[in-house]
Amino acid sequence: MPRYAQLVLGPAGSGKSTYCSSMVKHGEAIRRTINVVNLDPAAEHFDYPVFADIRELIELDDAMDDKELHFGPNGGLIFCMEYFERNLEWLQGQLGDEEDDYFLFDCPGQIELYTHVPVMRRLVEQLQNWNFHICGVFLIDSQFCVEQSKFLAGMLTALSSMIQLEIPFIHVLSKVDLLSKKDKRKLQKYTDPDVYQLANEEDSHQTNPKNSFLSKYRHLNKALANVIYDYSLVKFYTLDISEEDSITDLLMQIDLSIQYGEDHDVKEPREMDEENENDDGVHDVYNNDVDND
Ligand SMILES: Nc1nc2c(ncn2[C@@H]2O[C@H](COP(=O)(O)OP(=O)(O)OP(=O)(O)O)[C@@H](O)[C@H]2O)c(=O)[nH]1
Ligand SMILES: [Mg+2]
Repeated sequence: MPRYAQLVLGPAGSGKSTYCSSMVKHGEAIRRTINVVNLDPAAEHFDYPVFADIRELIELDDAMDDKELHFGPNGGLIFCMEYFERNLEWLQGQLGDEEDDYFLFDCPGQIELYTHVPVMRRLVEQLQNWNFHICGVFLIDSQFCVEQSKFLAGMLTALSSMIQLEIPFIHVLSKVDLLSKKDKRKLQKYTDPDVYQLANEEDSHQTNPKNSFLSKYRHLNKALANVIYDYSLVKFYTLDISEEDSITDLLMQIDLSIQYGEDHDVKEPREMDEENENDDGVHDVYNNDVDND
């Protein structure tokens, strides 16, 4: 049986670590073990139990304090991740080899790690060699996406990671609990598959008629929206961590993308009844309701 992994990606502060912590808590509620691996050498605080921690291999301070290397925070991070890439057997030892295990990898936020440096791609290839089904979960802070041009810019960032990694991607607009009702309504159009409509909308901050670049930008936005629409490249899901249903729905989409649960035994109705009698009412929706049609 395979193992399963989510690479939790996204810009700095987009909510990756909070997402991991919410998924672990949700897993506890539905009696499902979800382990989190910290891959951020600069991380300092965790709200989730850390299954494995890159800082045991290398920490950002190791690179920045080195008298010969003289790295700043960004160069130091790249150095740490390249060191990690050369020592992936460390990760293999940490992950063990239990079938059916489910991991979240809480990744650093620096975008160059996904677009310029091959470390994440190498990680993906190695995880696939270790029999993992992997999906990228790309978070973007929904507060920055209420305006159309920012949403498109966020989408392009997500797209560049997707092109590099070549794995299924789920795109998530995070922190929806922080939005006003009006902004939540605005956001609905982005989760609608018809991104095309965005191309014809005016952006609220692009209203200066004297701005000679305006029409060029409009054309660019329109062209980008068309590409994304024509190739069905990106679909966004929203995440409101204060709503259990929102987490359930998102996890279900992710599980579908990595085929989690498909190899689980289909239980006979009598078996399920017996199990439910011994249980306090909470059950694993995927394990018990597997539909192998
Ligand atoms: N209200 C609310 N706050 C959130 C949510 N997600 C994250 N935050 C807050 O946003 C800030 C950044 O969240 P993190 O989870 O640390 O973000 P991150 O992407 O892991 O950040 P880096 O690891 O630094 O790239 C923290 O103050 C969180 O408490 C959310 O869904 N709702
Ligand atoms: Mg984090």
